[in-house]
Amino acid sequence: MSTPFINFIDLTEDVEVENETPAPQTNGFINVKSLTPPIENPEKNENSEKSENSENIQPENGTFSTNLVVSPSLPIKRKSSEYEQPRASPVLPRTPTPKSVSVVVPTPSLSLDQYLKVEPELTGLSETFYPTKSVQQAEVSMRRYPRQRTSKRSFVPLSANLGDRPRPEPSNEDLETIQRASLTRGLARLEASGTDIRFNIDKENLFLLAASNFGFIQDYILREGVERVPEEFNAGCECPGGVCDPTRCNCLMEEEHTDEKIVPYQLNKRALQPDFLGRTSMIYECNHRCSCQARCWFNVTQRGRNFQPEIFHTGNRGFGLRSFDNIQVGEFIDYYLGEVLTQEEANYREDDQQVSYLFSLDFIPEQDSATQKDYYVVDGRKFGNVTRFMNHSCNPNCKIKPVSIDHADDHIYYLAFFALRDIPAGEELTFDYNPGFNKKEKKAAGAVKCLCGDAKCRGQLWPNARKQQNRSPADDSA
Ligand SMILES: C[S@@+](CC[C@H](N)C(=O)[O-])C[C@H]1O[C@@H](n2cnc3c(N)ncnc32)[C@H](O)[C@@H]1O
Repeated sequence: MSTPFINFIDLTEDVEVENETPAPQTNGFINVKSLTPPIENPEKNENSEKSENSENIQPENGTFSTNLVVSPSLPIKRKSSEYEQPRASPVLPRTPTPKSVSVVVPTPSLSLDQYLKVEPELTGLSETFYPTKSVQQAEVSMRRYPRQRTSKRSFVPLSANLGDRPRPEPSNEDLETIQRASLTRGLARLEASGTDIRFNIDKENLFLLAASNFGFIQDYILREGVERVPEEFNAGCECPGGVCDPTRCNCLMEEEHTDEKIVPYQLNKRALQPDFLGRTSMIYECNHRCSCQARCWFNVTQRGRNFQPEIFHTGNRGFGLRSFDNIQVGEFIDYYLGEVLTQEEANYREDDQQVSYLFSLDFIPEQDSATQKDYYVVDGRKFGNVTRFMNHSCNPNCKIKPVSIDHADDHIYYLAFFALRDIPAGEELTFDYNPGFNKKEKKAAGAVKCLCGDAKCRGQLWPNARKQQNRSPADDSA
């Protein structure tokens, strides 16, 4: 409902109005007029005040000059003389008809009065009865939202009364048709995006199962609670001439005890330095804020992979990844992509996953234990790229390395795979899921059995999933 406007007209100018009792208007504008004659001389005017409320007052020529316009709901603006006590008036000649008039302030009608006293309307969305914001904020702070959203629909009872009618179960043929349609759509999207990925689908039904619930992505998907460092905190180098100088580029880290720059890549080879493969350091690449931009030879992973990948079925370890081309030692394979989650959400998802696709982003350069606990996790189960199909081997041919592009962001960086040795076309690409494995460790109860088949196989993939590694002694004694 709109608030009625109240016009307060300026009183300094005389305005001619019709000779009729001013009435409140009902179109939302309320003009209530107090009429006094034009002041010809002070005496005359005084006379007019004395005749206030006189019923005999008639306009002479049908027009009055308005000196005052007031609102019924606002304090009436009167001349100070109007508040004076009536004085004993001398007898005045009645001709000509005096031009004085009384102040006419019409009382608003009952209906208008109600209209003016409008209470704020209460609706079903009123914060008084449904405090949405506070409830939602509380739920988010209690981390309830993600759980509720991911609840299994099939476990939620139907509220509709279906009577005794049995719910039709989809047949295997129906499911296969749905999966096939989904896979066909997914592959068509991939093809349209110009991908070079090949699928060796000899176990078509299994592949349908895996691929129908998976989407290929080009970059991380950040989920609730995950934030990048704001753009303004990131910086680039200012190497002159468009190509970085490895002795001076600001993007490169320095060795701990010397001023020497750590150069991760071989010049013009798009491959890691052989000695860098054995290091645990983060790789810092140039980025779009650097003066060198795309031509820089430090931008290796950002230019993408250099071979044609194939997803195939391994037989005993689900799907795996291999290459149609030979790969050289140090060559970039691809990033491990997926949804980036908070640890809490990752723990929750891990309970739900039999096969793990979770990867912690816990390579924090500064060894501050407080910061180390505060890391994100990448989940490649539903969204990812070809590396999501890479299996574990106790004698792997690839290695994962952290790559930083936004240097100010210690928490969101890329996990990049590089070839540990020359890999001939067709050989499965693998990496060690648990590189920190201590050979003296006993096989953990519940550990996933390793089927890599290597002569030096350790017998297990990882102790028992990612969460186990984060357990405190207190958890174990509980
Ligand atoms: C990141 S996925 C790899 C792709 C997976 N094979 C698929 O079909 O989607 C990791 C899972 O693959 C299986 N896996 C990988 N390497 C394995 C190995 N050496 N032995 C047994 N299972 C393995 C495990 O089930 C593990 O949880």
